[in-house]
Amino acid sequence: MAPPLDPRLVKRATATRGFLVAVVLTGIANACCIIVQAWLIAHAVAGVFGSGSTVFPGPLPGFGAYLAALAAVFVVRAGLSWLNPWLAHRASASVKSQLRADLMAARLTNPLDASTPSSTLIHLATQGLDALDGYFSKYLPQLVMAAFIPLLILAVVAGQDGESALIIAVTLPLIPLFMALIGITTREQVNRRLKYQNRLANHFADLVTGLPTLQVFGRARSQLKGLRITEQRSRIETMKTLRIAFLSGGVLELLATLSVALVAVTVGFRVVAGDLDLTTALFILVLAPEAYLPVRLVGVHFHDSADGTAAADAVLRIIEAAETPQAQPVTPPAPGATEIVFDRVSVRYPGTDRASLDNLSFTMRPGDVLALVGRSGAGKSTALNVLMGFVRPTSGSVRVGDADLSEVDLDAWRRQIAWVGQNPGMLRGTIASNVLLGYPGATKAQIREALDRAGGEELALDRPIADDGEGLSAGERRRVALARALLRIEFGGAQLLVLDEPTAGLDQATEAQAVAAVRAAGVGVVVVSHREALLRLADEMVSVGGDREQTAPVGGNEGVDDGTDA
Ligand SMILES: Nc1ncnc2c1ncn2[C@@H]1O[C@H](COP(=O)(O)OP(=O)(O)OP(=O)(O)O)[C@@H](O)[C@H]1O
Repeated sequence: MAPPLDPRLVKRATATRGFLVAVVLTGIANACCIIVQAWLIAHAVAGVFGSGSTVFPGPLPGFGAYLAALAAVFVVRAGLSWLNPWLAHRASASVKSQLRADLMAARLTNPLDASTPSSTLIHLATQGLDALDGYFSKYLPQLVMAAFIPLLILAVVAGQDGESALIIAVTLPLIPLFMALIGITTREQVNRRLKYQNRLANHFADLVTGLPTLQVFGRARSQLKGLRITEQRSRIETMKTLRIAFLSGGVLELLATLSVALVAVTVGFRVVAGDLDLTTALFILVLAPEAYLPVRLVGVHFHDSADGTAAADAVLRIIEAAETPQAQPVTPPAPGATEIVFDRVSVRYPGTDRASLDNLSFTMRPGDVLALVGRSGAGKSTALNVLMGFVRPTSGSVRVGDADLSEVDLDAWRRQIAWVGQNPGMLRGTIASNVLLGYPGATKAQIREALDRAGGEELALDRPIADDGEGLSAGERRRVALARALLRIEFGGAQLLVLDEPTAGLDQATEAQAVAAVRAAGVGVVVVSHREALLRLADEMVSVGGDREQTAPVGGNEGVDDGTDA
């Protein structure tokens, strides 16, 4: 079972520490208020019945004075009840934003990590972490109060009546014991529920992405059945969790009620027998339930927080997995002035039993245009991902100058690279804002010029782009991505252009423009393409997968003179 307070959360989310100190202080203040409140109630009631007091003996003030003091205690308790959630929500907001930032940073270091699907990541970063609100605003403050209030009350009761203190001391630990037993069952159930919720999110995301395909093949409606099954499974697991929550709440409530009844019955008999005065008995009777309440509420709020802690646990695992300790990252050499050597590089993706890239070796001289060719699935894109440090070779090595790529500061290495991927990523905004990603300081004129060079003269800068590039054709996306890369080379200081099928889907005239722009970029280029126009630029061709027969250009431009110098 996970500890009530995850040490990784305290270590990583600094806001947690200040919050814990504040919660401890308010917890102690609350405990003092409860004791004073019980003392005032006991004296006020006993005063009405004219009983003498052995609790804090002294002259009894009037009933009105007790009421005024009680009102003051209520005001202080109300203030504390307001302060706690206020502090909790501030801490929770800060912890969530820190975890989200760390999660994104973890994904950025390894954007191709297939172990966490993007829809799971989205669920964790949004609703998943939002569930931490319950943890911070309810569970954690209650946990701290449960640690202080019962002990303080026990000490005060022990000072008044040893017998009652003994009953409380024996019965009180039963509640955390039962809670621990319930917690073990709940933790497994909550993780199972999170798993099914993630599965539902992934299923839904897949369906939405593949909807046009499913529609064309007439399979859209039949998918509803699968979705219904996943949704039903998620609902069943949610109901199971709720059932455990209600049942465990009932068990703890019963235990606390029986314990208080035990104290009340013994105290009552002793008052009747004259062994205990009324004020002391009332004082103990008012205090006893308050000793059990905080511990019992921990059990209740545990269920409110369980979803949040399960999500935080999943997020922390992803963050920690991405933190591969790199002793002292070496400053990478400038790719424009150094050789890049692939030495028998092989890659086997986790969970697969065959190499996706097998024994690739080549040496690229600075400033060269190197083309990677080979059949589909031979591992060309994988080789580019290795070059950019997104994928680590399973065997073999990549050397950049005197350094091994695995030892260099990858952020610094990537800052020197401009990239056009096979499916270039686009963000919601405009064409201009997407080109600007290449060099955020570029002016409108510079963006326009880069787009024109990339063959996108007709693309208006202020044309809106929806989520994930919706609204742009595949060819338009590639031209926007190429313009972005050109801007990065010209103004951002990138010295290596990495291209993965940048001209696929372009007509001959537009392709010729894009090819001319690549040639004019004046930096080293590593290109994956099946298109003759681009391959003609190459100083060297490297066959990936060893299948030379398939390396001949297969695009729509075979034999076509695209107007570029070979
Ligand atoms: N994240 C991944 N996990 C598991 N296997 C993968 C992953 N990415 C790629 N592969 C597999 O690795 C092999 C090489 O893929 P890669 O994309 O590098 O090929 P490619 O030569 O670029 O193909 P294409 O010309 O069709 O784009 C393929 O069989 C692919 O299915």
